[in-house]
Parts: sequence; structure tokens; C-alpha cells
Amino acid sequence: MAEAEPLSTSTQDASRKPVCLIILGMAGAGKTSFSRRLATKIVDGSRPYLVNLDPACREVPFPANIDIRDTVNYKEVMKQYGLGPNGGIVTALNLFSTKFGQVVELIEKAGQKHKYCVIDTPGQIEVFTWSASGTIVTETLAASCPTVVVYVMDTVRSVSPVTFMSNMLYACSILYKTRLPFIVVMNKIDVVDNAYAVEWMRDFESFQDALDADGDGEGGTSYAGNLSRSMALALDEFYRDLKCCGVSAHTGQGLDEFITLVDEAALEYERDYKADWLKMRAEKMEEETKKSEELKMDKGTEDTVISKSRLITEVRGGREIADMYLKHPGDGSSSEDEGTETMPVEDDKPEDVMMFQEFYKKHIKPNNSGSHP
Ligand SMILES: Nc1nc2c(ncn2[C@@H]2O[C@H](COP(=O)(O)OP(=O)(O)OP(=O)(O)O)[C@@H](O)[C@H]2O)c(=O)[nH]1
Repeated sequence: MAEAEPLSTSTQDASRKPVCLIILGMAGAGKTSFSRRLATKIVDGSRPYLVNLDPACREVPFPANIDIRDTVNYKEVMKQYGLGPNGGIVTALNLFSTKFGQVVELIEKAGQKHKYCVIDTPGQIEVFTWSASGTIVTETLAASCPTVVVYVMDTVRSVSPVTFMSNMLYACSILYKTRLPFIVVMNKIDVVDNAYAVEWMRDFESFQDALDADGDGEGGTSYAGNLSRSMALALDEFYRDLKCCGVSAHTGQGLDEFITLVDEAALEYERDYKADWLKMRAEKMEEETKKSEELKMDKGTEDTVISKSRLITEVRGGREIADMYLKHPGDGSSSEDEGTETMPVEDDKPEDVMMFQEFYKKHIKPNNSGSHP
């Protein structure tokens, strides 16, 4: 395997980009606490550049350089568009992602002073991982900076083998979706040592034993237990090259090992992933250019060509497309209205019926062929 160039450590290097760490994990796993802990870590003379992407958090417990809450008021979004909390978070993130190109420019510049950029994401993992905005954010970052996905797992809750398996399946799905270097951070080791989790990953038998021993819990021979058993086999490949370490966001234990893994992952990005990302980006751009050219060719004259900018920014009635996008399907109707369909008003006035019958007699032949007289 080709040796990768080590990353420059000079703080004066204008072309150096920071290593971006996207912090993901299930609600309460400790993403924000871990980000706060990283915020205090000085590496090569600098602390990380910090980005908060959680629009709904009451306060950010670290000095964020970029905070989504400065751009999008999540409560206002909920109020204006009649959304619930989760709809508000998704919409706020969607709005922010339209500006993410500018955010990346700031992050790129930050590379001159900061070696790492830590990006904390919303509490509900699916809001980021399975949303269009999450994909835009991840792809925009990965196309310009070394990017690593950091999956924070709650080591205390994962002592249940079924919960552990749920975490691993989630982590695996994110790894294959993002196709980026990946680190599993087993958090809260000040409460429970993560050795059990490492053993379950390395030794299939020990995980099976844990499931058997969990007979009274969700494991044993229950449906979830059996599913976990078969999944453990499927995940063998995933575990093989997985980078993982135990940390405590509270005490700072394990942070040095984590930084070592991050540096390895950044080299891996340069060596194994960057070329793919650049290729993917070039292909996407080529495809877009081809599509817009095809559209022009298909439509021919200027009159019939749909203006692309008009399509993107405006819809019928002159409303901004963002307004339409933000409009919640439930807006303007109470919950009691759900499921009732408005029937078109029928306008069968007697004079209209007579007119129609006269028209019918005049124009339609008795054999109902529909041909004109
Ligand atoms: N003992 C211990 N508790 C921790 C640690 N990290 C986080 N916690 C606690 O776990 C809880 C959740 O931590 P957060 O940092 O808010 O977790 P999160 O994943 O950001 O949560 P959401 O964004 O709200 O989903 C808090 O009560 C933290 O104090 C740790 O390393 N050790």
C-alpha cells in the first residue's frame, strides 16, 4: 500500500485544511459533552475550530465559531410554518444547508490556524444521517477537507447486547452511506469500561454468550436476541477494520488515543477516499452540465426553454420556493380535517344541462363515433 504524505503541522501553511470531525450518535450518547471536551484539547498549538449544527439546543457548552442558531431561529421556523419540534429541526437544517458552501469556505480558511474542526450535530441522529441536508453538509465538507465520521456510543447503555447491536447496525449503515473514514467512540468509560464491547467485536463467541446470558432481558431466544445473533455474523467484516476507542467526555480519559486515531483516519482520507470524492464530485458536475444542455436541446426555441433560475427561486404566484418548501402539509387545517377530501363543486344548472344536450345532438352522430359533422 502506498505511503501517504503526513499532514503538515505548520500553523502558517495557507493551503492546509482542517480535519473535519462530524460527531454523530444516538440521543444522549454524549456528542455535545464530547465536543466540549475536544474544544479544550490543544494539538499543535491550537484548539479545534467549532461548529454547532444543533438548532434546538438551549445553550452550546463550548465557544462555537459557527453556530446554526445565529442564522436560523428554530422556534420562529416552527411558529411560522406550523411545525412540531422535529419538523422545525429538519427545516432549520435544510435552510442552513443551502448556505453550507459559505460555511465550508470559513472552515477551509480556519485550517491556517486550527488543525481540527469539530462539528456537533442534532440530538436525533436521523435528522442528520437520513436527511437531504445531512447529505449536503457531509458531501460538501468531504469534497473540500479531510473528513472523518465520529460515531459516539453510550458504553453504559450498550452493556445490553441487543442495544450494543442496534448501535453497531446504525454505525455500519452510516459508514456505508457516507463512505468516509470512521471512528467509533465508546463514551462514558468513567462509569463502565468499554473492554466488554471490544471483546464482543473481536470475538463472536463471547457476544453469543452475552446474548445467552441475557435471557431475562431482550437477548436470549427472543426475536431481538436471534436477530442480534445473525447480525453479529454479518457485521464481522465491518468490525475487522473498524477504528474504535474508549473515552470519557467527563474526565478526558482516552482523548490522546482518539486524536491518534483521527490522524490515522485523516491520512486514510488522503490516501483512499479523496480521489473517490473528487471523482464523484466531477461526475456530478458533468452530469448536471449534460442535463442542462439536454434540456436546452430538447426545448429548442427560447420561448419554450424553461428558465432554470426561475424554476429554482420562484414558483407560481411569485412566492419564493423556500416558502413552498417550508409549508407544512398540515398547515391551515385542523387535525379534525384529516382524511376528509374536498369534492369539486358540481355546477349542474338546468340551462347548462340543456345547452350541453343541444351541443350533443348537433355534433355527435347516433353511433357515438365522436366524429365531427
Ligand atoms: N458519566 C458520564 N456521563 C456523560 C459523559 N458524557 C456525557 N455524559 C452525560 O450524558 C448525558 C447526555 O450528554 P450530552 O452530551 O448532552 O449527549 P448528546 O448526545 O449531545 O445529547 P443530545 O444532543 O441531547 O442527544 C448528560 O447527562 C451528560 O452529562 C461521560 O463521559 N461520562
